[in-house]
Amino acid sequence: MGSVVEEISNGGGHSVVDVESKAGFGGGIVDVYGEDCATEDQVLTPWTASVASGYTLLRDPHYNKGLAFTEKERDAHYLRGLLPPTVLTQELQEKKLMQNLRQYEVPLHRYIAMMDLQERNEGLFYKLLIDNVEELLPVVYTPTVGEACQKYGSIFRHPQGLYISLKEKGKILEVLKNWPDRGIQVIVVTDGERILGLGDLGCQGMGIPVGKLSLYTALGGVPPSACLPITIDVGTNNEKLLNDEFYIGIKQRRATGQEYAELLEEFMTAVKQNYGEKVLVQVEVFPILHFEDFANHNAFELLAKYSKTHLVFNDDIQGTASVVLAGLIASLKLLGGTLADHTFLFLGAGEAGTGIAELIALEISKKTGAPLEKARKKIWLVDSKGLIVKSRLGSLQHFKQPWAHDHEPIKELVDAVKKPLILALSNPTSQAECTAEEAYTWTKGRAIFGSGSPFDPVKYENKLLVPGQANNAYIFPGFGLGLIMAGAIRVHDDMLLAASEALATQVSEEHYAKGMIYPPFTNIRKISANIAAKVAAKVYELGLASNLPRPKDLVKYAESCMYSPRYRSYR
Ligand SMILES: O=C([O-])CC(=O)C(=O)O
Ligand SMILES: [Mg+2]
Repeated sequence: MGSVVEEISNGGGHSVVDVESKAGFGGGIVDVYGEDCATEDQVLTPWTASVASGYTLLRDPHYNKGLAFTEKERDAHYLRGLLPPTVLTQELQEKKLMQNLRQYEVPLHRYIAMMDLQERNEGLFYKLLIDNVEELLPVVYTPTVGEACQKYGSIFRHPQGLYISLKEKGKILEVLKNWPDRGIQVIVVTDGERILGLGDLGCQGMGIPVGKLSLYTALGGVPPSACLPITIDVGTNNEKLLNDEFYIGIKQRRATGQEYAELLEEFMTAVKQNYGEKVLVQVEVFPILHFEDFANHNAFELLAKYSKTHLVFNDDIQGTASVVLAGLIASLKLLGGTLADHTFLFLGAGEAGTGIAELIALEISKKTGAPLEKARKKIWLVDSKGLIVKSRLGSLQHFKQPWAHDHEPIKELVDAVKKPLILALSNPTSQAECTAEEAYTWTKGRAIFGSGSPFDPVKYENKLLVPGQANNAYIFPGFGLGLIMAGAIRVHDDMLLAASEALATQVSEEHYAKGMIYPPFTNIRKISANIAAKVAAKVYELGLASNLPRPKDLVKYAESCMYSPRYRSYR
């Protein structure tokens, strides 16, 4: 990539992308419908665009405002009589919906109500989510989204996202062209094999890309029309689903090996063909391909393979690593010392465990100048067969091998546990390694605790201890915004380090006093703007940016790019 990168970073003079007016937001893709590049053998979808009015306007979630259409708009857009006479403000609509939501006692009912709102009135859905983020995150995201995926078939109402199954083999490019929005900036894709800590949910994993993308918009400000959720359905090995009459996916056991690899390859190629945009002779930009909840045996391989040719990001490996590293950097204020002074022990050596370990080692190596190999020695991993040590090397999967150290005295590990920073990261709440209360009780209130799904504050001996939510949601929305702002052409680990450091600096003295190592989600849009700015700065520094010239104030620029859910006036 070297020479290409050089050309972009040093070529400010002959840049073809005007960052202030375009920056990847709101257009800029010239051949919107792919007509220019369509050839005899390449099919094209005959799209038409027309002005929505009347009944159609009310049924279009992107433009619908429900009772908030003004008198003037009702006249101009043939809405008279289609709505009851009252006109409500968006604020009043929000108040009403929050009251309704709070009446549902079953979390899944809240989830369904939120999904219905998203399908009915997108602006209002995002207004609710942004203004009530702490309350609604557990509804549209972990833990409730886990249950929603388990029951996705029976609660299915409106199709969301794009389904690419083995039936579409050979036709994936055509399927991509069926999606109505053209200016896609982020694709979240899953194959449903490892949904949170719940295992193989096959095609019903769709709830995850849908949920993650709603956070890209609400937390990171990426416009909803730039987001595309995709589920790749290669079957499922979940017997319960295979025998479920309401299962929405193809009823066969998972395709593996060459059949799987070929479908993925076709998909990755089609994404480039459909969304690739040449910005310089040798440089092509395309959407972020965010991989989510693939099983270990595919996740590492896909990331390694496609990170050379696509803008790929694996949230379970890289996003988790970045959010945990941020928590560790912040916790040094409470624990003392530098990262290199500590020994780390992780229970679990899958995508999260090894991803985190690698990023910590990288940060230690950068900060101390020690070789990566040496930095890795500070980190120990435990998998289902026990501590990962040299003597097990022959039977270890390749992604665990860098962590097979000579077995050192057990005492050191115990030391590591004595200063208890406890991160119970598995999702949803039912899969957490321990609860906040257990962590505080076992350690007599000394633990600094963080978890993947949220826990309520705990009162321990008259002190209110606030558990942190060590969830990727702190990182991926801002990280994605940063990549988009800069028009990044590849993801680099240094961008993850930049995101971790940016998040850690958002923890204030007031938070530390409560034992918090993550800032509250209430300020997440400001936090995301800061993360985006630091990530974008790194993209420019590494010469991996295609949006040139670089805006001067990246935080301001990030804020100015962010989607706002307020209603627009229609003429
Ligand atoms: O979705 C979440 O809350 C975090 C995550 O990526 C996972 O647990 O797989
Ligand atoms: Mg995940």
